[in-house]
Amino acid sequence: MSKTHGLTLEELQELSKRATAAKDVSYCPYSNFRVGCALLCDDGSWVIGANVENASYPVTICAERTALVKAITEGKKKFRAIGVSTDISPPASPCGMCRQFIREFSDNSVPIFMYGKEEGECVVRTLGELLPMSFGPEDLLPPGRGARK
Ligand SMILES: O=c1ccn([C@H]2C[C@H](O)[C@@H](CO)O2)c(=O)[nH]1
Ligand SMILES: [Zn+2]
Repeated sequence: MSKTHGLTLEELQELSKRATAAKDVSYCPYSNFRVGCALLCDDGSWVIGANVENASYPVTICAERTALVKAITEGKKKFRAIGVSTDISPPASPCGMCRQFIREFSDNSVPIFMYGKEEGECVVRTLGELLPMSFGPEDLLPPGRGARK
């Protein structure tokens, strides 16, 4: 797959714009580490999320899982691309818990675009590259069950 992973130039720009803008709705008074996430759903629609922290620190929800939970509960369970934006360079990548959470709803080929502090800075990896030899729904469920079928 080419560098664009099947996204049009317009979709690529939109992914970056939405993931970056999503940082504005981050609730992160404890870490001041803003994370924004944008999902390009397979129906062409978009869902965003941001990290939401808690005084009991481990209760915090990452941006990626916020976005995915919003999408799933809006009936969107398949994704063409995931964008994650942070204010550091090189860009941060999704934590282990988020990688596994994404795995439930994506196969290994889904591209994860990571945006950093510098203008135009972008690192892209597939989920399979970030989470090799992973355990997924098809390992437990008979065909026809689960989100991706
Ligand atoms: O994949 C990740 C990793 C961390 N964070 C958030 C959680 C916390 O609010 C802050 C610092 O870890 O970044 C995310 O949103 N996504
Ligand atoms: Zn995470």
